[in-house]
Order: sequence, then structure tokens, then C-alpha cells
Amino acid sequence: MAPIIDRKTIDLKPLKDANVPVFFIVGGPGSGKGTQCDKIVAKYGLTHISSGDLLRDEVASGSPRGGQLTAIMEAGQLVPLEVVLDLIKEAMLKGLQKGSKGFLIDGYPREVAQGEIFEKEIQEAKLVIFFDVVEDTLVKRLLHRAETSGRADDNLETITKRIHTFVTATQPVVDYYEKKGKLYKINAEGAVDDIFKIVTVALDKAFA
Ligand SMILES: Nc1ncnc2c1ncn2[C@@H]1O[C@H](COP(=O)(O)OP(=O)(O)O)[C@@H](O)[C@H]1O
Ligand SMILES: Nc1ncnc2c1ncn2[C@H]1C[C@H](O)[C@@H](COP(=O)(O)OP(=O)(O)O)O1
Ligand SMILES: [Mg+2]
Repeated sequence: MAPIIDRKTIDLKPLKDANVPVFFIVGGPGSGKGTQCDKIVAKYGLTHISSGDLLRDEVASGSPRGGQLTAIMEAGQLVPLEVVLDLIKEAMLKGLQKGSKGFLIDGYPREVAQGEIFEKEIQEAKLVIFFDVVEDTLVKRLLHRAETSGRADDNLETITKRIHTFVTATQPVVDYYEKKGKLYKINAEGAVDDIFKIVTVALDKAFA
């Protein structure tokens, strides 16, 4: 079997030189990260990079690595950090070539080590936006999304595992950035547009 970690040398100089703002978007599965990112893109023109979408594209490509990723994602676990980071670097470089003014990194970091390596190898995040939603709401939203998403991980068994992964691996990310004074925590139980209003307060301040 081909190794899952097949690292390429990626020249990050253009990214470092551009030094455009990076926002990490975190929250449990179903917390509304993708929904809010779409609205942010429409209003602020930032480039949306979803780690989950990048991984699903890799799976859809039919590569040997994609096959290994499917098994990990269907088990609700995190894929190896290097795989995600390389995909994100490539997507950021592509975005920059298209004139990106900044990046929304959605679904990353999902563990503290991911945040540390990103900030060491690429650049520091300007702000970390955290969508806070209780587990019951996450499950309800994801079961609803399952009706149309076609996602292999939108089923009750995998949802339960993903929430467990969030609590054990990603909640420490939230605490880590809170201690650094970089966290913007939003209660994301309400209506999409009401949540977005709060998002705009954070982003307007970041760009002021
Ligand atoms: N504020 C909200 N209220 C109700 N449903 C929402 C809200 N935000 C998102 N959803 C729905 O919940 C599901 C998960 O949202 P999504 O944006 O895909 O979350 P994530 O990317 O964090 O997993 C989707 O079906 C979406 O339409
Ligand atoms: N940063 C990351 N590190 C490791 N695995 C990741 C990852 N981002 C996504 N994955 C894997 C594990 C996730 O359960 C799966 C789906 O991610 P996602 O699309 O971001 O989910 P959601 O938007 O529902 O929160 O992909
Ligand atoms: Mg998403």
C-alpha cells in the first residue's frame, strides 16, 4: 500500500511575502463553519479553504492515499497532520495566485499540534473564530444535513465519533487560543443571519 504520508517540497515564500491575514474557523461538526464561511466569502471576499473539502476532493480523485483517508474519516478520526497541512499549503498558494486578500481556514486546526505547525511553517493566525454549539444541536443538524449531503460521515455512528474527537482533540485548541487572547467565541445556536451579524463584528474589528 502506498504510504499515506507522501510529502512534497512546497515553496512557501510567496505566502510569507504576501502576509495576508489568516483566520482559523473552528467548531464541532455541524456547528455551522461552512455555512458562515460562505457568508463571509460573499461579504469580505476572503478565500475559503475547508480542510474537510480538500480531503473529500483527495478521496474523490481515486488516489491510493484517498482510499486510506476514507477509512479514517468514516471512523470519525483525524487524518495525519502532514496530509492536511500540505493540502492547505497548496490551496493557499493557488488562492494567492488568484489574488487572495486573506484566508478562512475552516476545520483547522483540529488539534493543538496542527495550529503550532501551521503558525511555525506558514504564519500566525490573526483571529480564531469558534462556533460554540451543544452536542444535541450538532447531532440534530448533522442528521438533517445527512438527508442531502451524500457525505459518508453524516450517519449517527460516525457523528458520535466525530463529536468525541472534537471534545478530546479540538476543545484543547479552543483553550489554547483563548489563553493567547486570540479566540472569538460565538454562541452559534441561533439563526444563521444572527450568528453572521456577530461574525461581522469580529471581522470588521480585525480589518479596522
Ligand atoms: N445557525 C444554524 N441553525 C440551524 N442550522 C444550521 C445553522 N448553521 C448551519 N446549519 C445547518 O447545519 C448543518 C451543518 O452546517 P455546516 O455549515 O455544514 O457545519 P460544519 O461545516 O461546521 O460541519 C447544515 O445542514 C446547515 O445547513
Ligand atoms: N484539520 C484536520 N485534521 C485532520 N482531519 C481532518 C481535518 N479536517 C478534516 N478532517 C477529517 C476528519 C473529519 O471528521 C472529516 C470531515 O471534516 P469537515 O468537512 O471539516 O467536517 P465538518 O464540516 O462537518 O466539521 O475530515
Ligand atoms: Mg464543514
